[in-house]
Amino acid sequence: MFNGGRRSYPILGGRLHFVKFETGKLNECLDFISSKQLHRGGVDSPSWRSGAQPDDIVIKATGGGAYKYADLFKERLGVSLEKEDEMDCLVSGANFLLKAIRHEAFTHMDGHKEYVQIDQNDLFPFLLVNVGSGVSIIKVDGHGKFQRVSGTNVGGGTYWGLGRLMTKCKSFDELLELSQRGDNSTMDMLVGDIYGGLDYSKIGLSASTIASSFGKTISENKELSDYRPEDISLSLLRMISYNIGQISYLNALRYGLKRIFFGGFFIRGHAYTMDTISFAVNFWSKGEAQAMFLRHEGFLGALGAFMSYEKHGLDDLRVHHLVERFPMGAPYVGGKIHGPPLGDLNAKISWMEKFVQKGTQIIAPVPMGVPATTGMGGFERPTSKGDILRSDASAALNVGVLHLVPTLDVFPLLEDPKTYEPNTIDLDQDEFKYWFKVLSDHLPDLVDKAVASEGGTDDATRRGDAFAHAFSAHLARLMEEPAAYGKFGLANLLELREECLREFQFVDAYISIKQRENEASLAVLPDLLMELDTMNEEARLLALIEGVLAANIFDWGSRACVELYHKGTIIEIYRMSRKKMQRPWRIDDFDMFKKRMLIDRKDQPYKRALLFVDNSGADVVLGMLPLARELLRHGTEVVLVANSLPALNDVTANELPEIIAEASKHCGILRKAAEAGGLLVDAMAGIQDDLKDAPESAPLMVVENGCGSPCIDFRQVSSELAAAAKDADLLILEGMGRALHTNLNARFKCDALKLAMVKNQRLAEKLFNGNIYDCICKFEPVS
Ligand SMILES: Nc1ncnc2c1ncn2[C@@H]1O[C@H](COP(=O)(O)OP(=O)(O)O)[C@@H](O)[C@H]1O
Ligand SMILES: CC(C)(COP(=O)(O)O)[C@@H](O)C(=O)NCCC(=O)O
Ligand SMILES: [Mn+2]
Repeated sequence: MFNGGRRSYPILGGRLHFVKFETGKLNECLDFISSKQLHRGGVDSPSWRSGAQPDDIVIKATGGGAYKYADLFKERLGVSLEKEDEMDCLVSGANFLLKAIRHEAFTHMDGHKEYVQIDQNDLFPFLLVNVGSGVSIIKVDGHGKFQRVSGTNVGGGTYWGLGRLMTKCKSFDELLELSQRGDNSTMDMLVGDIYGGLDYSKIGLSASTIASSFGKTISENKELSDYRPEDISLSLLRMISYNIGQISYLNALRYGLKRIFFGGFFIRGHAYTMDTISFAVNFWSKGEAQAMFLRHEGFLGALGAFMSYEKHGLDDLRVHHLVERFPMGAPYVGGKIHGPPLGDLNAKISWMEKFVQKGTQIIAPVPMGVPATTGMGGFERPTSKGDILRSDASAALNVGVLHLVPTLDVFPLLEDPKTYEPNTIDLDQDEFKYWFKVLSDHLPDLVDKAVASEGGTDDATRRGDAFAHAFSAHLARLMEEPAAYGKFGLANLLELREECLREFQFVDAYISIKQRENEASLAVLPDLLMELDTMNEEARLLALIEGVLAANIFDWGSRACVELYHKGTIIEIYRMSRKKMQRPWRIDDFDMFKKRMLIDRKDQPYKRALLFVDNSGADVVLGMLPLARELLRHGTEVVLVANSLPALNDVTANELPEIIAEASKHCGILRKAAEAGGLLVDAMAGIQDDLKDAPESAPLMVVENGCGSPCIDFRQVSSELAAAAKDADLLILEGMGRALHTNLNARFKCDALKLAMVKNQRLAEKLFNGNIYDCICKFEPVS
């Protein structure tokens, strides 16, 4: 996946797609598998192309269907189903999810979803409650260690069965939807009904507590048809959910367990169902136990069956190896096709066009859930309810495609990876609204650039429009439910935009802008270096830091900055930006940094510095390269860390060697260092070496970071970067994305310098009580 960098890794990972079909639509499922040749590794696999397919395809499966439909699979696809024990699969699927996915588990109370960070070392034991037709209650003690401790025959089947008989509903969703408009006090006997409207406070029961489900119907001389189906459905739902909640809690109590995870098709991501179960667990445990739900809850068994293959080594998979993406289209949910087949770009674009023509809003790639809340403060009637419960086919399937990337690692210099949170600001509803507008406003310009970068052809225009609709659909989806894709910060949002561009095959939207700015900056670099060399060490260090901050103004992601670019040439803007530099900066730790560099470490310079570079052009050429040169002068090894994949106008790791080679033509220090770092092998061939007798230089190296985003999440970086970090004792993070939006509060095991110009008024106010174009020079030495 990250082979856009200088070096390419053998890609041993893969992707997990999550697709769901109802049993009743099994034929569609078989068609789907067959059309994509999924049982043979997909239509793109070498064996399919060469026609050399094995006869005996074996696929792991679990559940009753693995027995019931084995013959059908053999007949239709030539596939033998290898049956795995259902309970084993359920547990190993849950263990895998809880171990390997960061934002898998969440609580759901009063319509509010909150992701729970699970400590890997403190996962077991827990209670797993699978609510299907009936209910299984399993105590899980470890991998492969579990026991079915209890269960109840009053489960999802009971709700659906009784509900169908009593309300004449034709579908489960209809029944559930009815419950949201119901009032259970017309059916249920409440404590208040018994005590003349009063609480039974002595034993802690409020007047609205259900004393007896359906109990009120005894004393009234009414027929079933006299009751509203809405009320019947709600009373039933509560009766069954509370019962499940209570039995689960009692079992948790029995084994001293605090965490209860609920799964099974009864829940299916419905907000209302989750609220009801959570309320019950909370009520019966008096807040001691917590009901939790899993984002991939419908796939526990399938994942468990997949895990039972021995050859893939998935046991060693960790959170940092998995990246979740939300591509447009793809989902075949509930037997209905929601979007084009996986990975088929043309079908995807046509699908988008169809929606645009119809004037219909595209349903975001991930079908929507219900933003409803029950508002349950007691066993009262819900106060706030979602007015729509989407059809079965678009039930909340809040999952994307899981990319398994074994080459990713946790950045070893993070002070505490467990408490590290990359995003500086929380994207709450208000904040999201702001960024929604910023990103929406920026979209037309981005599409223009993207289309132009692909030659402005009709095909590119078509892809550009599809990209715009896809990204808008994502934004709309997140606006409706900010937690839809897991815990989502600004960094994720900015990365989603880049991913979306890649999905529509825009390789590098800013390519020509980057090239133009690189050339213009390289042309003035010799003069800048000469000017710097006339200064004393102290003045030079200040000029270098000023230079980095000033050049960070070249940011094509900032609306304010882009407007500036119409007002002058690159060099004019750079000069203007430098001239405006006025200390003290909004955060100004320069003196501390200077002391560390020139006094404390005079005789013992930093051994290795990692410079996380940001934008192309002046930013890297006139800002970061001269700073790197200064460190090299002090004898420090310098590693320039750049993106693996393009994002806005950020420089990428595979663009850097050429830029360095060009800069080296005018600078002996850079040239020697780049040679020592193995960067100039090809680029400098044929150039006469006038530096043969110069002393050995510390090396200048380039490393890709494993990302394709304007921000960086240090929990998932390339293993190459993780290896380079082992000997580093100085980190320099540059730019708004890497040093402000993310990592402003990150703590590292070595000295860290964070440099950025704040190019957004709201962010300046929010973070620093400051103004747009303020500069940040934050130095955090380790003592
Ligand atoms: N669209 C649906 N149609 C039928 N039942 C549904 C639907 N959505 C959710 N359910 C609930 O899911 C239950 C079945 O869950 P499932 O996990 O498939 O159980 P099992 O494998 O034990 O039959 C049903 O009894 C019902 O409560
Ligand atoms: C995407 C960015 C973080 C890139 O900034 P950089 O890291 O290059 O300094 C930044 O351009 C940004 O936050 N832009 C959106 C805000 C705006 O238009 O004001
Ligand atoms: Mn940038």
